Amino acid sequence: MHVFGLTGGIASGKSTVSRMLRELGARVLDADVLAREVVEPGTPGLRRIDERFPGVVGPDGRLDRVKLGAHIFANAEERAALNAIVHPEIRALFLQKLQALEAEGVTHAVYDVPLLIETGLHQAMEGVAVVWVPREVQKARLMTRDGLLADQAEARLQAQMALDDKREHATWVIDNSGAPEATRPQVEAVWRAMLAHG
Ligand SMILES: CC(C)(COP(=O)(O)OP(=O)(O)OC[C@H]1O[C@@H](n2cnc3c(N)ncnc32)[C@H](O)[C@@H]1O)[C@@H](O)C(=O)NCCC(=O)NCCS
Ligand SMILES: Nc1ncnc2c1ncn2[C@@H]1O[C@H](COP(=O)(O)OP(=O)(O)OP(=O)(O)O)[C@@H](O)[C@H]1O
Repeated sequence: MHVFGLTGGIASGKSTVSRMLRELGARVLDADVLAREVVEPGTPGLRRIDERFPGVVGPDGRLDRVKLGAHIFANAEERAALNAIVHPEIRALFLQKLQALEAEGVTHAVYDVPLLIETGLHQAMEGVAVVWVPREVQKARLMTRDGLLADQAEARLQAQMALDDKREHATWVIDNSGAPEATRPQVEAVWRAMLAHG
């Protein structure tokens, strides 16, 4: 199995690029989706979060994502504590999903992970595509998409490695600062390059 990383920053356009890759026939695993699965009601992940962050599990037994987000994006130590709980669970689920793809006969897969480089996981990938936009564009798209104030958007940006630094680790840089029509041919070229492996 050839596994490639797809990363970027918050609101840089990973989901947009991942949709384009899927349209081209790529099988894409999404770490944000896995991150939700490992904190479903009744999971060990949610139980440990409940113990470490009292008050973030609502009366319905579900994680209050807004509350936990407000807490951890504002505090690096608390964020590290959450990461220590959920990241190993996400990693295990990823390997499980990868095995399932392999059993289906899939030969090339893409793993979409916002924190691919921060966690060092990029080193395990055969190649890494970084979805890049200038910081001002990233912040503006984040504020618009999530209805955030400038300060809130800034806190989220500060919680991640800058895209200008991430691109240093890229095998392929996808510049998503223009219109989606300008991004699509870049995505096609990257998928072709991925398929050329093996
Ligand atoms: C804190 C939580 C509950 C907030 O949930 P919310 O629905 O508001 O955001 P969502 O999960 O959709 O994430 C949005 C974006 O925030 C960024 N982000 C999420 N978690 C983190 C983190 N621990 N550190 C830095 N950035 C993060 C990513 O760019 C992500 O794409 C949630 O993000 C979470 O459980 N985070 C820990 C898991 C994690 O590290 N996920 C990142 C992918 S591995
Ligand atoms: N080329 C583009 N031109 C204009 N707007 C775009 C473009 N690409 C993405 N957007 C918009 O920017 C926002 C962020 O894009 P997207 O959700 O794909 O980012 P993301 O990197 O997946 O974000 P996150 O990691 O936070 O989920 C969305 O509102 C999307 O519609």
